[in-house]
Amino acid sequence: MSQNEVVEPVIGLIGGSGLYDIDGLEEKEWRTVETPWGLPSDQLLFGRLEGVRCVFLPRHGRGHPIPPSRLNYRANIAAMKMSGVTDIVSLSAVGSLKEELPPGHLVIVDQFIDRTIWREKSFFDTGCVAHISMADPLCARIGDVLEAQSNALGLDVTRGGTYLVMEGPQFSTRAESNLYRSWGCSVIGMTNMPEATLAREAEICYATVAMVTDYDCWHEDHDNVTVESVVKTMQGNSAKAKALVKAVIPALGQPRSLCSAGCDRALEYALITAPEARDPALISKLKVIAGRVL
Ligand SMILES: CSC[C@H]1O[C@H](OP(=O)(O)O)[C@H](O)[C@@H]1O
Ligand SMILES: Nc1ncnc2[nH]cnc12
Repeated sequence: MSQNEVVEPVIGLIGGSGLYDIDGLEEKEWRTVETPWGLPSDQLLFGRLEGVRCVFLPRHGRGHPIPPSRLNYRANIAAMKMSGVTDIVSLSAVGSLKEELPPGHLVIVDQFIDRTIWREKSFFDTGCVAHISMADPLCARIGDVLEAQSNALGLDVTRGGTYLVMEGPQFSTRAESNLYRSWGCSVIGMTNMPEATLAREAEICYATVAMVTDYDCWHEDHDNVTVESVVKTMQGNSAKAKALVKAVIPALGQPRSLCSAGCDRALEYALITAPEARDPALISKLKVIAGRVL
């Protein structure tokens, strides 16, 4: 990879609860992509928006059959990588943990606290060990574009905030919700980890637009979160999310140099297993996501 390299971005969109399709794509085609880690949540929707190549994946599958703990996060990210995706925008429904982030508000997340316990969190394993940096887990370059486009559209948006990732599928107890508030978290959801970690391992830039749908269960003046309230708020907000996607894709899709945040070089110094100690079967799987450094 040279500093003068020109990247022709391919934009990946991962749609969460309430976002199972993307409007306005041209040359649309749903295609099955099989990965060394199995099948992703659904077929991927390939298309172009203002000439920019995009790939959309409904995170839970069309019709929402897959719960957060059963998502094949590795297959979802590997399918994006195998489709040439360079930049992912994750669109996620979240609960608010702060008074000043009401339903309808957008948060461009910049940190995670990962409380998930049941998920496969790495492409790497015995036979090829890698330790990437997650100090800044989201791509600030994409964050800048999301912030600028949200402001241009007049959306209520906050730049920065910590997303607490819980295992689910049950919503939090009130004690948990208050604990996460005391930690200073901004929003709560169930899906963005290990999605973000795996994108970083695959050297794909990744950023999240968290769409606030409820006040979880801590707010005395608001009802406790239910699926009904999440879906209702998302229906009211899907036009905003779609307008943002339409603005962000052409802005992100222009030819550019390497990522200024360095996400596309995340594996540069991450591998520790000596070549002679590597497992050939694992290496052959890893080629699709880490071929650049293997
Ligand atoms: C339907 S409410 C809970 C559900 O919504 C969020 O999903 P996503 O991040 O895919 O929008 C949350 O994380 C839960 O999976
Ligand atoms: N309150 C909440 N907790 C977890 N995930 C959510 N997704 C939307 N609202 C949520």
